[in-house]
Amino acid sequence: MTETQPILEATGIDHDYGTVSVLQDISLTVPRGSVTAIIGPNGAGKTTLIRALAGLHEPTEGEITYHGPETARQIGYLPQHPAFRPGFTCRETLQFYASLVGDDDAAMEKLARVGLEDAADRNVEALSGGMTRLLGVAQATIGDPPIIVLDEPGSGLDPGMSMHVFDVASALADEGVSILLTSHDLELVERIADEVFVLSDGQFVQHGSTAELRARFNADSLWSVYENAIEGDLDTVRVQGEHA
Ligand SMILES: Nc1ncnc2c1ncn2[C@@H]1O[C@H](COP(=O)(O)OP(=O)(O)OP(=O)(O)O)[C@@H](O)[C@H]1O
Repeated sequence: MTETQPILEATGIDHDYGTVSVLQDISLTVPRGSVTAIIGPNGAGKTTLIRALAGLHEPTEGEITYHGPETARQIGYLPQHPAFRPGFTCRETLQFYASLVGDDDAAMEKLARVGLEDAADRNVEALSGGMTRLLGVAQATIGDPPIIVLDEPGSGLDPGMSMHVFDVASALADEGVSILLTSHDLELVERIADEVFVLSDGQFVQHGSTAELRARFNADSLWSVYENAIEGDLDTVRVQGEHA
């Protein structure tokens, strides 16, 4: 392991669901202490890809290599639809996750970081959708993993909390954590991402820093880059494989 080596490296990733190929020949590296974002239309394959990168399913082909330190928890993960076991409070839920990695005192600090300290004693089934996502973000940071993977961290959050969660991700990157996220909020991605990958129909069609991408397309925003990079109709979900 060297400091210049990326913390995570994926090479030649394919993923098939049955006979349907949804990722084709994806390669990417996740640098240390920075924010890497994957953007792309609905159904492009973002969740499939980051679940593979987070080690939650095996890709059909390709290799994923972790070059980070041997810690109790290597990768924290916020799923697209976080859900928690009913009957426990937010504090108890995080205490449970913290106990798994021997970080027993972390719960309240992690709750406070996402702005949920006032809900510490509320049962998880009594949380709003946005609060559940915030608890999911807090859960992903338990154990201080060197990589945190966030699938649509701002989805369902009000504009202020959405910006707050992105700023938390950015602050974690400043502290040396590698953040990998997907999002449809291109303004917030532009605000914090160091590297952006544009995924379309299971393939990367563009990649670079936001400044490089804007310069490449002579564009004044990431939205304008996105419009140019995604070929075809932006009003229709492109369904990979057979239409069902
Ligand atoms: N378990 C599954 N079985 C079969 N097909 C699946 C499964 N999960 C996802 N797909 C298909 O794989 C493709 C990519 O889905 P995925 O959820 O990775 O896209 P996404 O880019 O994350 O979309 P969104 O932005 O809407 O969340 C879609 O065509 C989807 O229908």
